[in-house]
Amino acid sequence: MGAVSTVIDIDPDLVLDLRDVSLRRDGTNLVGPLTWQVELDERWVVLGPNGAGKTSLLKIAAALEYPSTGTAVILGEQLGRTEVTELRSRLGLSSVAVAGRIPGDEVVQDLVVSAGYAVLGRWREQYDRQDFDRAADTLESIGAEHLAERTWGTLSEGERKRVLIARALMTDPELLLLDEPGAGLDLGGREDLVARLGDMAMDPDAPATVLVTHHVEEIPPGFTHAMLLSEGEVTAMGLIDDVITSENLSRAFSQSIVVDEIDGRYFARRSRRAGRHRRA
Ligand SMILES: Nc1ncnc2c1ncn2[C@@H]1O[C@H](COP(=O)(O)OP(=O)(O)OP(=O)(O)O)[C@@H](O)[C@H]1O
Repeated sequence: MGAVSTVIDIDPDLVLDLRDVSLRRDGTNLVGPLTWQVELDERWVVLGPNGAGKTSLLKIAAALEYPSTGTAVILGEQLGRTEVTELRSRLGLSSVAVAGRIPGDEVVQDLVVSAGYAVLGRWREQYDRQDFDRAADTLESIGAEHLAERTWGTLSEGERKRVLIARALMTDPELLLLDEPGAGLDLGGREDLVARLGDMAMDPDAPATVLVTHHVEEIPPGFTHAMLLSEGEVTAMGLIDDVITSENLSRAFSQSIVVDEIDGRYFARRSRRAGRHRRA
């Protein structure tokens, strides 16, 4: 457990308030130190190359890791000074780490309904009709209602991603954390997911959202803010149009990248003119 220290002022408008936060392992900073604040109505994308520290940052935001330095306030609760189990129940997390622990014979509707109890496997708890109705609603909201009776082991990659998002939404979270929800999807699956996440982004009742990705094409329309990470450090952060630019992406990915914006979506490619981009 990291050095969690001073009591700080809590701002009720912030779902995430990270100050000088870092995660260190074996004497190396995996991410940070960085300062990052997310407001209630914001939808953030965290983008960066492999190994940039995106998942490490998300682990702190999901209250799965304590920061090694700095202070982390999540939904008004300061890590190290709060009961994390209760805090985690207020967060919705969809990640490969969750997927890896799901047994192949788990039935989808049971997997979703059990999210309220933060367990995998319906048999451990009792649920009522309302729980299953809510599970059906969350599956429907992400276009996966037809999968309710299927077992996890029989689902395609794209179907699994949707079911995991439905599970993350089941508890009506105040903060939704999506770690690479588009990874492994084919073009149709990605476009469908992006459209559905775009609809959620536009919904004022939807929770504050942080989406981690490698690809600008996976940023849903309606996302408001972005952070670029490279080698554990923030290279750009702020309003999405100011951050997702050719210059900033070139710096973050150490290549000459050209990015276009079309109808609220971003598309990136390597510039034909230049070779490797020189970092400042
Ligand atoms: N427990 C650990 N101990 C040591 N190093 C680690 C540990 N976990 C992650 N790392 C390293 O920290 C760096 C950041 O990892 P992280 O998974 O946060 O990056 P990422 O941006 O999510 O990467 P990717 O896009 O490849 O998933 C990587 O170099 C990784 O090898």
